[in-house]
Amino acid sequence: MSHFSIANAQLNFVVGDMPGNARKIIDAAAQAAAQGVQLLLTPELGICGYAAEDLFQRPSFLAACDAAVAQVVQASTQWPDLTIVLGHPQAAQHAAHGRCYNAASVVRAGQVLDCYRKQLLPNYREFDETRYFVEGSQTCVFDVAGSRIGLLICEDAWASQPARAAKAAGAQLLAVINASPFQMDKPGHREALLAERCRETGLPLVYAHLVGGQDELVFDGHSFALNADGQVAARAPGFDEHLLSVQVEATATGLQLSGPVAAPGDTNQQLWQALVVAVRDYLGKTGFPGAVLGLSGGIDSALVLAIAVDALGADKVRTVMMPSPYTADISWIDAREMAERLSVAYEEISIAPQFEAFKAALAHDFAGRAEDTTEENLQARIRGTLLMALSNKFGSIVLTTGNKSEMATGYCTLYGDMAGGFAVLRDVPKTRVFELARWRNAHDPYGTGRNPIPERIITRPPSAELRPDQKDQDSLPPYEVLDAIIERYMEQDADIDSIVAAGYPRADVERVVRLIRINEYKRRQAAVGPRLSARGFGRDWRYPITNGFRG
Ligand SMILES: Nc1ncnc2c1ncn2[C@@H]1O[C@H](COP(=O)(O)OP(=O)(O)OC[C@H]2O[C@@H]([n+]3cccc(C(=O)O)c3)[C@H](O)[C@@H]2O)[C@@H](O)[C@H]1O
Ligand SMILES: Nc1ncnc2c1ncn2[C@@H]1O[C@H](COP(=O)(O)OP(=O)(O)OP(=O)(O)O)[C@@H](O)[C@H]1O
Ligand SMILES: NC(=O)CC[C@H](N)C(=O)O
Repeated sequence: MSHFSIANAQLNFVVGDMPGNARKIIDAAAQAAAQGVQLLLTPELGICGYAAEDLFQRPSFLAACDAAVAQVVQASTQWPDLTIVLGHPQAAQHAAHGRCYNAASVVRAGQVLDCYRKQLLPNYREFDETRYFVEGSQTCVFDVAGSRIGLLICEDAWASQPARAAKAAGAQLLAVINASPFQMDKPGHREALLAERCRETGLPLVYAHLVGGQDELVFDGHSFALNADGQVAARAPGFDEHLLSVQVEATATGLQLSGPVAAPGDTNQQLWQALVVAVRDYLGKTGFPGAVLGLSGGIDSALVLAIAVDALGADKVRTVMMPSPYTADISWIDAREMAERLSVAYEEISIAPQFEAFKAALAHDFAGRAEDTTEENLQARIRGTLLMALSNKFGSIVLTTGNKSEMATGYCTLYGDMAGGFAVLRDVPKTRVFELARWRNAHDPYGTGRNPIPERIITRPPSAELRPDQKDQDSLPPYEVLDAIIERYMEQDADIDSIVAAGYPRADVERVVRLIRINEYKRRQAAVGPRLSARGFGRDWRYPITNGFRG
């Protein structure tokens, strides 16, 4: 016997667009009501979007959030049988430093029936919640169609106590609203962790999640429902808006959930989708009409181009090949071939005249000095200047192509190849760049065609082509070694001795750790880009530039 049904609204909000976000929730409510649903769950802080940062400290921002909540409460009079849970900030009178509550209101038929305040505030890694919020202390259990629903907000469900308290207060089902940023393999980890809550409490659980890109954060969706034994009862697809319908039946042993179960996709598919959503939402939400990038015939710009086309469509992406005297013929051939395969605009602008002009201007000062990285960087800066000019004239954003291995070691030129607005591969190590290129050639997740990347771009040795016969591996350890050291030092906080003990040459480890330390200043000046790993060089990496620590 079907008892009642829940709609889990996986929505993509715009931070700070309270009227638009309220409208999205109202539209989802209309759709849920039309399907005869009794309970609609929407994501954490949906009214303002997640990671509103210091906006939370502005009284006028909180007032605008209150007005948007009132908009939803008013609209709810249309569907008197539908209970809506919506997340929003709520002013906390007398709280120090302008902090507020991270709250969720339970709304039905024009009334706010209850208001829950998040009890556990994450303040690690990318989270800053104690900067903005005051902890709540009360359990919230409300009634839907005669069943008792215990409400929790995201981090609350990562520990045992709040769920246990909800059960003790009579909850028969846990409803968790969330904003849990994506990182590699997190969707599976999240389900496993929430399944523990089910087994601990003996209760089924519905997990309503956010989707979309917000600056460096990506939210993957993958909302789900679990039965009391922790088994998946329903799952939404990832990386897109979706209304997941969950049926609730009363049985002798408690409430039993069921619904459609979407496959979550493998690691590379999830990473690809996360990169695509990050690019699409950064441009879409900040209002850029398209993107421009330097196409070198190398693997990094090739991968960024394939991501950009999947995210924006070929007609929104423009490529420029800017050969110098050191550019190999195969670089031209492969760049042209790739642009043709993807049907994107492609042009060639030689940088030889500008390079000669800069060298002539500096000839007097540089007399008697050998050519070195100065001249290499000049080429990168000429390209950066040309791309930024195209951006200024046509409004497209410049996508930078540097990967995580380069961001770690400073193997990139300030105001050169670092010039641009969104650093797509900023958290993708070079070894993963190769893996994703091969994965994308074999798969076509957005219907833009298989094999976008010519094979030779993947197989030739990477080179910055800034001097004759240059290869990346002349100045860096092999990428497998480099990336493993970066991951251990940077993502896992391992020290030099333990990385050496794990089998890496001491000289390489010391060199890479030193490069990571001395290049902090470059990362502070780099464009923002999506976080995909356990730790990216962004909100979750706050190292001093002036730093005497050598450990
Ligand atoms: N602590 C600090 N705080 C603030 N600024 C600091 C600084 N230390 C140096 N600087 C400044 O930074 C300058 C050095 O930085 P920068 O001008 O970027 O140049 P730099 O790091 O010396 O050279 C760029 C390196 O990246 C390689 N590269 C470039 C382009 C593309 C690729 C690729 O394969 O993708 C590789 C290139 O081969 C070279 O090894 C110094 O001259 C100084 O002005
Ligand atoms: N000849 C070129 N024409 C257009 N853009 C270029 C050219 N050379 C370099 N760039 C731009 O500068 C970025 C850094 O290029 P570089 O060749 O120095 O190193 P890379 O990290 O190996 O990148 P890639 O694998 O894309 O070549 C490129 O990804 C590209 O956007
Ligand atoms: N918004 C939150 O409370 C998120 C914290 C949680 N641990 C997560 O990453 O899912």
